[in-house]
Amino acid sequence: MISTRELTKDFVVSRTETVHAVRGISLDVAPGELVAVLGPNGAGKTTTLRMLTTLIAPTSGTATVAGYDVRSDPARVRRRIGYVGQGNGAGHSQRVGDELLGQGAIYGMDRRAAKRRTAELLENLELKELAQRKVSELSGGQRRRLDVAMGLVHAPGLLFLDEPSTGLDPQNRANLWQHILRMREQHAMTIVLTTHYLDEADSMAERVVVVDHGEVIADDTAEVLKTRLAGDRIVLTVAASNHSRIQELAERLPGAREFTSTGDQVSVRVTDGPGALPILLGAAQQDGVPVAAAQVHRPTLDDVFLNLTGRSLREADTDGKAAA
Ligand SMILES: Nc1ncnc2c1ncn2[C@@H]1O[C@H](COP(=O)(O)OP(=O)(O)OP(=O)(O)O)[C@@H](O)[C@H]1O
Repeated sequence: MISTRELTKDFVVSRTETVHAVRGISLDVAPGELVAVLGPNGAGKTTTLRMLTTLIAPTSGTATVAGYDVRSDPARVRRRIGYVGQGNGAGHSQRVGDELLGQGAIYGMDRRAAKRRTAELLENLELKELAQRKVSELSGGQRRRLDVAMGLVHAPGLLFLDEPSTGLDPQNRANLWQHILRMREQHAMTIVLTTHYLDEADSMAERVVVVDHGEVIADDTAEVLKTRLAGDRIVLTVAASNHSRIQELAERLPGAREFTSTGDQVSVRVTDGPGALPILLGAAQQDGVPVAAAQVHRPTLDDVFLNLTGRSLREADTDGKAAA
């Protein structure tokens, strides 16, 4: 569905400054996949999406989207994709239903087909009751659902969503996701989205592409990324006087690293937490070291990013700037 090779985008800001926003992204997305592109502010996610949706031209490299080259066949690409950007696409004074019909007309749909599709989207995205409302009167969550509906009017096989749930409260986020996933099931859509929400990428996407400084630094399922690049954390509650002994025992575990000790807790990261815990507890018992409590924590995608870059995704903020 998508195939890019060494895609780059430079923004020439001034005579002395060029922003290397995307630095050679090669990516393949198969039909039906749901891929989340994750990365800190300024990593190049939006720029990549804007190239794939033909809104801006790549500086170099190639990209085929829905069967057509973004550079030589942008109109054909656009007809086959839906794009929901970060800003609101809908006009403020228009009514919700009219806005969707108008969008259908833009895509060259005849009035009957546009009406049918509008009715279906209003129903599916829980906008039916709001069809006569002005766009400016909608709440944030309703507005975002309208944005998604706008991207789906022409029934694209491939949908790009740029931070679909940013700014929504947890309930509206969950609600929007429910709608997106249902639409995807009904229409066998391929979805590529960018998000800041690690939990969202973790639970919704079948594949996570981590981007940093304009490059792909990891690409796999969330589970594989977490197991391969982060590992589990074992936390034991042990008297402070025994921390160094526990550390010695923990260091023998496969993949043991990142030993920390605070208060009455010691923690160590290992490759396989559930497998390593009984070994560690057995060793502690043999040494006569009492353990009051034990936990195994699965890693998060933030742990994956931290392991790859040494920075936390929550704090990382890059700007990709470099001298021309
Ligand atoms: N039109 C532009 N002119 C100059 N620089 C730009 C332009 N658009 C983006 N950039 C820069 O390119 C880099 C990548 O930006 P981009 O918006 O793609 O990042 P992002 O990963 O989507 O970030 P965010 O998560 O904040 O949306 C940033 O340094 C940004 O400032």
